[in-house]
Amino acid sequence: MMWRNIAGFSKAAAAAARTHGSRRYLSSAIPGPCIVHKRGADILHDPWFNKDTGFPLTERDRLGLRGLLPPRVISFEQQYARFIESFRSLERNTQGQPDNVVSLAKWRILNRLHDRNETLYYRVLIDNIKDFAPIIYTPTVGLVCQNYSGLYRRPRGMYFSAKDKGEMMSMIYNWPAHQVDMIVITDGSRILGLGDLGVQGIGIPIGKLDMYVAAAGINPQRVLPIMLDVGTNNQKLLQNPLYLGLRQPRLEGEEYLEIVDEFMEAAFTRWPKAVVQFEDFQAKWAFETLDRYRKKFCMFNDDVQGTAGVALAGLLGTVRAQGRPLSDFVNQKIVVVGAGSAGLGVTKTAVQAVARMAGISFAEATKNFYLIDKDGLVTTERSKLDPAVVPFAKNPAEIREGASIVEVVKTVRPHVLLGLSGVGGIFNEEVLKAMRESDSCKPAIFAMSNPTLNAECTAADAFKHAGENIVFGSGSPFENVQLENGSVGHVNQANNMYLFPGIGLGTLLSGARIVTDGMLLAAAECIRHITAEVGAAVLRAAVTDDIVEGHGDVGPRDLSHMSKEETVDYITRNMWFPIYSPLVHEK
Ligand SMILES: NC(=O)c1ccc[n+]([C@@H]2O[C@H](COP(=O)([O-])OP(=O)(O)OC[C@H]3O[C@@H](n4cnc5c(N)ncnc54)[C@H](O)[C@@H]3O)[C@@H](O)[C@H]2O)c1
Ligand SMILES: O=C(O)C[C@H](O)C(=O)O
Ligand SMILES: [Mg+2]
Repeated sequence: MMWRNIAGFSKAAAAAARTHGSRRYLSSAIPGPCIVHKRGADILHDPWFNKDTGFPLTERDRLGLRGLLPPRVISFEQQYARFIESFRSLERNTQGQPDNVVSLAKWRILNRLHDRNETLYYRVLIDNIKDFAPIIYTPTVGLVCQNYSGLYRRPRGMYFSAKDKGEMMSMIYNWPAHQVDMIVITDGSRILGLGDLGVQGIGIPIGKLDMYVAAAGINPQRVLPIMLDVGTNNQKLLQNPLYLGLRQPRLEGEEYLEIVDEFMEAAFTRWPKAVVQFEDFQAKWAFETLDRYRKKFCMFNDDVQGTAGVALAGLLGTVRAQGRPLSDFVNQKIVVVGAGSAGLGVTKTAVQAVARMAGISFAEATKNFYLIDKDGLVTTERSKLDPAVVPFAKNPAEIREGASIVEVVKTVRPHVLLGLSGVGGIFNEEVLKAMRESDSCKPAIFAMSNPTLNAECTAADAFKHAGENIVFGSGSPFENVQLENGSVGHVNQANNMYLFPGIGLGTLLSGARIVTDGMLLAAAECIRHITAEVGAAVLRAAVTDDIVEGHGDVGPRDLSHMSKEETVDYITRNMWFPIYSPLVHEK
């Protein structure tokens, strides 16, 4: 099986190499010679260039490696097979141990490869993405962040702390890569549903960028995970002697914004064409920074905007699953539990879609939406209403202020119950049973909070209590459920990982100055296709919005004259693919 895979990849690589040979466009993904400015042992210690025992003898001579490695040359295929075998043997040896122990052991073995040989790492990741995504991404990445100070061995990415104020413009030049395309940044203040994890949140940008490389073919030498350490309010971390971040409370207000401003200026001064993804910022800063930077820099917030696209795609898919025309979306009653960065982003985008489809105003389109936060249903009666939720606040005459989830479900009989609350198990038996009375023939339950323990309900409970005919989606992966009627209850993964790689890729290759709503909408509308198609849709929307400046030697005119097929082709040919390139030394 694996060998078939490898053979398939070799063929794909050969085909890619042939295509790249005749390419008209960019240089970033050419699997031709790679210039390296190091020699000898320095190369072996650099995961970007290291091939371990895979260095051919001629290359060992050229790069001063002769004698630094055992004499036998091991092929890429053999290295690959050896890694997979050690992974499988780890699986066998940890059988019966607690899930957390097994997950962390799997993460460690992958992380060691990541730190040693990125080409091999990304190949095994791409080849086995279904098995490995839950380890390097959600849910295990959450566990990794919780234990990061203890797991830490080698640095990855860059750390900018409150103590670096005034230094960032020079610090950014410490990063060894001349070009950076994608940056994912967090301040660690809301890591998945796990709260404030301070500097330990760096695991999230690392995991997200792994998905960029694996799914969007971004060159791993051009990605940069960033931790903005402005302190933490997590008392347990502050008291932990091994905690690796600043031991001070989080900066607030202007002091906080000055740090983010300085980083953004520094990053875009060095890499004016980079795309910056904001990730896992607490809601107030997620919205504030999006507002502050979206017209000035090429950036987006994945939790607000990426999640909205994925959820919208899920909501539209639900209408299709009901066997109804898409236009019926405007009649769906949707209860959203969680009014934070993700819940509000989803609600706003879905309301916009209804307004567009029905040709009505935004305010009119909010009629079928019900927003619930930690204090229950949001109505106009609430004192101190957050301005961001005002448009969705219901009239208390319809349902009382602060009504519980079960009350709202029983009264509204919604078509969709969507959770982005971060509270595990909040869709309890009573709530799920109430969904049986939904007005839909196929009610949808989306438990989108991460990681697994924070999901609003499990897949098994959803099918058991809400009925076997539901549509189920979750942010973290669950196994499909064997139903009593003999069929299978399918689990759809509703996670922004299906969208952000395409948004970043299309934005990058269009050279767009900013990320527009049109580009985000285009991404949401073609989520069923592969990332290259998402990237192409985003790029074409950037052309429509007339904001492209081109990328490398492809100018804005070239981009605007490409047909849809040519755009997909252009995107595909610019996706990095992990094969060993001949290394050529240059001083
Ligand atoms: N699946 C995905 O792609 C995806 C994307 C983004 C966020 N998420 C998940 O969504 C969750 C929330 O993220 P966020 O950024 O919006 O967080 P947030 O802190 O900004 O918002 C959380 C919201 O949940 C509400 N809430 C808290 N307790 C509640 C309760 N008992 N009942 C009802 N509402 C309650 C809060 O009032 C707040 O409005 C996290 O678990 C995150 O992992 C998933
Ligand atoms: O990271 C994820 O798995 C999705 C999302 O960005 C989240 O914050 O939960
Ligand atoms: Mg996130």
